[in-house]
Amino acid sequence: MTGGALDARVVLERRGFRLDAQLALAPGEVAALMGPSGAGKSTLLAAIAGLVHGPEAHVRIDGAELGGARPVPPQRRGVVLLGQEPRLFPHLTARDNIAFGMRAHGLPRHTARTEAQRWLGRVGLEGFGDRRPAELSGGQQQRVALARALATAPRILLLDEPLTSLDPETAGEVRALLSEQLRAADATALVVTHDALDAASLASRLLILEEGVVTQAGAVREVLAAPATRFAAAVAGTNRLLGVADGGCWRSGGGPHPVILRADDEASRRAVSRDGAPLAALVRPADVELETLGSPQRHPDAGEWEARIVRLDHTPGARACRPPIRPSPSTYPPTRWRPSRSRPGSRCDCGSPPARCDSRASCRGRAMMAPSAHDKPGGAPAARG
Ligand SMILES: Nc1ncnc2c1ncn2[C@@H]1O[C@H](COP(=O)(O)OP(=O)(O)OP(=O)(O)O)[C@@H](O)[C@H]1O
Repeated sequence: MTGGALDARVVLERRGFRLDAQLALAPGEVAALMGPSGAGKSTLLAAIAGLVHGPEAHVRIDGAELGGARPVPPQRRGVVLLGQEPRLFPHLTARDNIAFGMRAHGLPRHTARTEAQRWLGRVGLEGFGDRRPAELSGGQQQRVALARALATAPRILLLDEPLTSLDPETAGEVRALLSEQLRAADATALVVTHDALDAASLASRLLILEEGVVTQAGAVREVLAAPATRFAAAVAGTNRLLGVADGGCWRSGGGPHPVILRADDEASRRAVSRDGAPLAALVRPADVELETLGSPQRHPDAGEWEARIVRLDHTPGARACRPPIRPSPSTYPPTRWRPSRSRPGSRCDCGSPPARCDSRASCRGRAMMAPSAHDKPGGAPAARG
C-alpha cells in the first residue's frame, strides 16, 4: 500500500480563533506537526479528516477536492485519525477490533479475521487476539488501534499525539513500532506531537504551527538547526534572542547593558552587515561559557548567579558549562542564569557546588544570526548586569 498525496489549504474561524494553514505531503511522506497549545493543530487534523468544514477549508487528496463548499463525509475520505486514546470497541476482542475496520471496507469476515491476526503479529501482539481492551495495557491498546488504522490502508493517516498517554518506556516501544510500520506501509501521515524526539524519529519533515499559521516548514534537521521562532527554538533546545544588526555585530534590544554578539559564520556575517536589520541570534546552551567578573557579593536569592553577557564569540578550546543553561520561554531573555555548579569569585567552574552569592559573569559562545520575520515584536532580551 502507498498513501495518497495530500494538499490542504484550510481557512477556518472558530469562536475568534482563525486557522489559516497550508500543507502538502507527497505519497508516502511522514510529517510532524508541532505548535503551542491552542495553535490549531487538532483543528487542522479535524478539517483534513472532515470532522469540521467550511467553504475555505480545502483538502485535496490525490488531486480530488474533499473539502470546500461541498465536503465529502469523513468515512468516504480514506483518512484515518488516531488520537491520544485508542478508542477501541470495549465489547470486541483485539482481533475483532482490527477486523472491524477492514469489514467496514467490504472485506469478507474470514479474510478480515485472517488479516487481523497477521496485523496482531506485526504489532507484537500475536497471543493477545482474544483479549478485550480492558484486558490490555494502554500501550497494547494503542498498538491495536495502530493496527486497526493501518490495516484499512488509509490514503492519509493522521496521528494526534499518539504517544502522549503512554509512560516513557512504553512510548519508546510504540514510537519504534510506529516508525517501522509507517515505513513498511509507505503511509502518508501527519503526526501531531509535543516531542522533538517523535518528530526526529517518525518524520522527514517538520511543520511548526503557531496561532493558526505555519511559521516554519522544512526537513526536521533543518528546522531544528535553524529554528525561525522562539517556539521552534524551544523545541530545538536552543536560545533565540531578538536584536538588531549594529556595526557588524548583533545587539540586543537595549537596557543598561546591551548584549553584543559577534557573528560566527559567513552567513551570519552577511546578516549583520546591514545596520538596523532585525535579527535573531541563535545560541546553543552548550556553546556558552560563563566566567565570573569581580568579587562575589551576598545575594538574597541563595544559589543564584546574576550573569551578564558581555561577549559571545567562537572561542576554540573554550569549556562549555554543563549541565547546559536550560532554554525555556519562561527563563529567557536570559537576564538570570543559574549555572547549577559555579564557584563565586572565579572562572565559572562547572564542578563546584551552588553558590550563595551574586556575581557578574561574562559569557563566551557561538551565535548564529537569522532573520526574525515571525517573531513577535517586543520580545527582545532585556540585558541587565
Ligand atoms: N469545538 C470547538 N469549538 C470552538 N472552538 C474550538 C473548538 N475546538 C477548539 N477550539 C478553539 O480552537 C483553537 C485551536 O484549538 P486546537 O485544539 O486546534 O489547538 P491545538 O493546537 O490542537 O492545542 P493542544 O496542543 O492544546 O491540543 C483554540 O483557541 C480552541 O479554543
